[in-house]
Amino acid sequence: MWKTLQEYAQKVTLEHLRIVLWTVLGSSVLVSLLTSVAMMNTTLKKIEVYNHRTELAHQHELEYQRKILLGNNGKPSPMAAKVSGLTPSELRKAESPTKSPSKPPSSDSETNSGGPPQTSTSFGSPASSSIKSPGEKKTASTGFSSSSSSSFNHGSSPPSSPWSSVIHSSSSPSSDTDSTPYKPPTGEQKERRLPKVIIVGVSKCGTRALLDYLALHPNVITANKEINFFTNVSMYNRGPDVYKNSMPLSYSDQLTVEKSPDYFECEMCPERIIAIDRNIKVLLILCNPVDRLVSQYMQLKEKNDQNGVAMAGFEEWAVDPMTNSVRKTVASIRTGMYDEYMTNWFRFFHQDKVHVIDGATFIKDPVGEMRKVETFLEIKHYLTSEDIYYNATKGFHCMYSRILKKSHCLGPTKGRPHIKVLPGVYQTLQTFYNPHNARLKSYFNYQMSWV
Ligand SMILES: Nc1ncnc2c1ncn2[C@@H]1O[C@H](COP(=O)(O)OS(=O)(=O)O)[C@@H](OP(=O)(O)O)[C@H]1O
Repeated sequence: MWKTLQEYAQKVTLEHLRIVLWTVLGSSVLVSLLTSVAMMNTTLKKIEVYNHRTELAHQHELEYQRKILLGNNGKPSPMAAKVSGLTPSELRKAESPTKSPSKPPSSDSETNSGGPPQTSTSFGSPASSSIKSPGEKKTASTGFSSSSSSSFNHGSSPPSSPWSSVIHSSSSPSSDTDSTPYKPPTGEQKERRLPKVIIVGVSKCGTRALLDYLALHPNVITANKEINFFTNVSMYNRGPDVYKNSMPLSYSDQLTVEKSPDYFECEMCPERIIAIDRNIKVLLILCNPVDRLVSQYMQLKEKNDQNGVAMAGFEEWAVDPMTNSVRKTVASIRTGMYDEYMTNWFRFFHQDKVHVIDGATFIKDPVGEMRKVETFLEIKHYLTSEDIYYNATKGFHCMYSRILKKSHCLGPTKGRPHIKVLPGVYQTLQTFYNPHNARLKSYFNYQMSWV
């Protein structure tokens, strides 16, 4: 009996063990199966998300390439293939999904009441001031007034100028110069129009001279003040009519031009500008960023001196003497990193809508550079050395208005004497800007004389 019981207990234990073993085995198989299924699910989900992201990234990339590489006319630019490495068919592919319809013709209205011959709005009124940043003065006198500016006589001889040879190199008007006096379109009245051209920067590189030279052209009307519509949030939010109403009166065959150099560094500006007019043209003048920085420093220093505020010397202001590193946090220093801002502009503007001027060449040969600007703006070749002539007293070119028969130089805040920067600090700054300068050529194909 005892033996039978023992045998039974053994059997039960063995059986029990077998069941337990099978259960454990079965459960682990089940658990691993479930884990595998769960893992597969996660992997599938990850693949799905990745695919979605890749697709989005691809779409974004295509859109980006379309914006940077294709103009408003949708044609691939010569730069396009170079920068993108895309084949022509890929470029067309990039173009197709979001190509927008072309803008209807300008709605410039013409009325029948006649009007006086046009003179530039830059004439006769001094430019107003606009504050760029704390402590920084931004004034310009562009008036053809009876003040000191008109005391520069047209035709002052430039015997001592090192630039004499260059200055007169473009003085003889070429055969395609059309100097016929301006006649407004018959029966038309002047009205305010949105700008067709904006000088977007760079500050301290000659933007005022560029605007005022343009104002000498009969087919150009300039807004004398820096409007800053696209950087002024409250103004911008009130809509384009506010912008238009800030513009001077013009005839329909005249281009309205405004200059606001603060646009250059404003991230939202390119997009905002083309949202107002996708055919708008942009002028950008670039100069050696170190020289630009010195010019900006001179302006700041003058302002601070006037307010009795002491300012560090240029060297210390620009470069940390302890580490010999350039003070990248100074906004004026970042302004000279042109390539970074230009990348943003070319996300929205095709290169054929942007004309870049070499600031150094512009100082030496403004007539030659203005001729290129006229070509870019598709206005007649009008400006000659009669309109823009070198003035030895000023040390810069001045202007003669054929209409007003008056001469005018930019005011004392333009063409200030510069301090002599310590060569080591100048070199440190130059080295800092070198890679940025090099990208002007390698990214955008602009060869500047100062690079
Ligand atoms: N014709 C003429 N007259 C005077 N100055 C001339 C001229 N052409 C170019 N420049 C250069 O323009 C520099 C001022 O640049 P901006 O007009 O862009 O300055 S601002 O941003 O509007 O304050 C100015 O810089 P500074 O010399 O430091 O004053 C000049 O280098």
